Amino acid sequence: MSLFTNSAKDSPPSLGPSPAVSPSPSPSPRPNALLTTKTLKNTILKSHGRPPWYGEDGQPISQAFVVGIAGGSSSGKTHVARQIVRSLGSIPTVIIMSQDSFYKPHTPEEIKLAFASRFDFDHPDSIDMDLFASCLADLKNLRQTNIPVYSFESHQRLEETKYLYGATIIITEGIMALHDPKLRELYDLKIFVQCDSDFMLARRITRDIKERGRSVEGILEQYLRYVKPSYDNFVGPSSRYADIIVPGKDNSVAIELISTHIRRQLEKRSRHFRRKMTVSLQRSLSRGPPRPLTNEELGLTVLDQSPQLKGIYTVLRDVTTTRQDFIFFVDRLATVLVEKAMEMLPYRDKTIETPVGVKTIGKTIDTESVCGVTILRSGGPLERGLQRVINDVPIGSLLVQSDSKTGEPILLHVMLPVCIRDRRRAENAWVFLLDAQIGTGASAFMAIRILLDHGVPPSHIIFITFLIARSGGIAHLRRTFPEVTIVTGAVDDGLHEAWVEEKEEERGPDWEDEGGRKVWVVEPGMGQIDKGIHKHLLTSWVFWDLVMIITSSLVLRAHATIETA
Ligand SMILES: Nc1ncnc2c1ncn2[C@@H]1O[C@H](COP(=O)(O)OP(=O)(O)O)[C@@H](O)[C@H]1O
Ligand SMILES: O=c1ccn([C@@H]2O[C@H](COP(=O)(O)O)[C@@H](O)[C@H]2O)c(=O)[nH]1
Repeated sequence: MSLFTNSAKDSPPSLGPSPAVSPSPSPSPRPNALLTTKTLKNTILKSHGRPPWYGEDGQPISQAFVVGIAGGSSSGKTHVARQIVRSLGSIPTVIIMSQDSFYKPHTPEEIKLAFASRFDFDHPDSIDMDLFASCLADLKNLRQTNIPVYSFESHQRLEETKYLYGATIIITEGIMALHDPKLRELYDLKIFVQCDSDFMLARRITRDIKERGRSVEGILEQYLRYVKPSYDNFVGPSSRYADIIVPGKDNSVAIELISTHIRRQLEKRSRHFRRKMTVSLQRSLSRGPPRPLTNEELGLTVLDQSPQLKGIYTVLRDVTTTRQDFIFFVDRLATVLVEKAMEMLPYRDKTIETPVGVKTIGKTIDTESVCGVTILRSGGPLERGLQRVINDVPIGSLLVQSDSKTGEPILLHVMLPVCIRDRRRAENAWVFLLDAQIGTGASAFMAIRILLDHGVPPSHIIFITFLIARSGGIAHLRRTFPEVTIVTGAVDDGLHEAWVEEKEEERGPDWEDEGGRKVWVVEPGMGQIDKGIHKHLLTSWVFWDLVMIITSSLVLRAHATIETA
């Protein structure tokens, strides 16, 4: 449904042969129109890209910031959550998660009682607190999670789940959000929305008639029998755990204070990251290693340097190569690299019978699932190579871009194949991670970390790339993730920072007035370089990546606008 959320029932990303049909970040179709209102309420996501939340050792340096909002039914919890997001302005990704999603599954008898307003949804036992706490703990600890989807119209938990990943801030709201100690332990900030009971009842009547298909009689019966007693016994008393009490109306001052507090906390964390990682990476790159490390020392799997392979690279490095030849040879090389990477998969014996009736023992891939993840913008040709070698392979994508001011890699888009969106499946999957080259290693670092967050074992990650800069971030990458296999066709010695001179009409959004755009250039490098721009890359597969970026930024912009449910 958004950059970082998807129903686990989504169809796998498109497997078509051309990048024109690459996995799209567009919203997945909603399986049930009745869900729309609640889905929008439960999970609102706002994103301006996510900075890394791990240090140079590859380990997380901070957790997501978690806010818990409790209060009576219709006190304005959701409203407060949304206003906080609005007031935060330009901040990294936020997930709003509603406790409503965690109502326990109901038996047919319980559903009958619910339709007769005779079921107690307001007792703490009606909510699956353990599941709620474990999903919240996953998100807080920067792992993905799959939350249940609940339908108020049918009073039932649905079969599907919603995939969530990547939030820097999680705001969770619900009548019992402060009741359970397991939940309270996870919050960095606890809020209680205090509202006059007449207001709450009036709002509830309006909402339940409009959005939940109820009658006034039913609403009042449920209110007097369950909602009011529960407020008096459980919800109201939980206000003593709150750090801040927010009024249920005219609360803009309180919301401004809360968002200022959250912004300060986030600033502290981001300074922490810059000090720990970006600076040291840049410093070590500018100094370079004491002596160039060999391919063996770097633990790389490099294609056999046959005259044929060298011939392919010669064409790709030659400034006079035509666009058509470049695309042809890059496609050819992608296939060779993927074939090499296929040797890293586990295989087991398989007995078959030949057409002449003879039994023989062969080999077959021995794993539950294999998929690819392309690092946009330039993993495209490798994606085609993978599709040529494994029929129907699911392929996802990540968009990582360097922040032009801080140098930090920023995660802008995540669309992972279904087989790694669920932790249990991810633990048994093998993933081909695809990117054209490893220079500073910042994108590779972030992409590997994302796969680890999802539970993919490092030994099941096979990074495939055309080119590696020996003096770049590769040594650091290998030290940090020694179990990840890296397959390449060439290792070049040079890596330096350069300014790209662009014509006025070519200037992108990250253009800096004082002197252009900074890029890292591998030398001798691959692809024709025309005034600092990889001409072929820009004119061939990157076209499709640009389509992805534009689509992603549209989705980003859509999420910068708070959805109204
Ligand atoms: N501060 C507020 N000012 C105006 N309307 C509000 C305010 N807070 C809530 N509402 C309205 O009250 C209704 C219930 O609010 P909601 O946030 O959905 O309650 P809850 O999540 O606590 O059940 C909604 O229609 C919402 O627009
Ligand atoms: O199937 C259900 C589940 C819950 N309820 C009522 O919902 C409110 C909690 O939701 P808010 O958005 O916080 O108001 C709770 O008071 C339950 O009574 C329901 O009616 N049917």
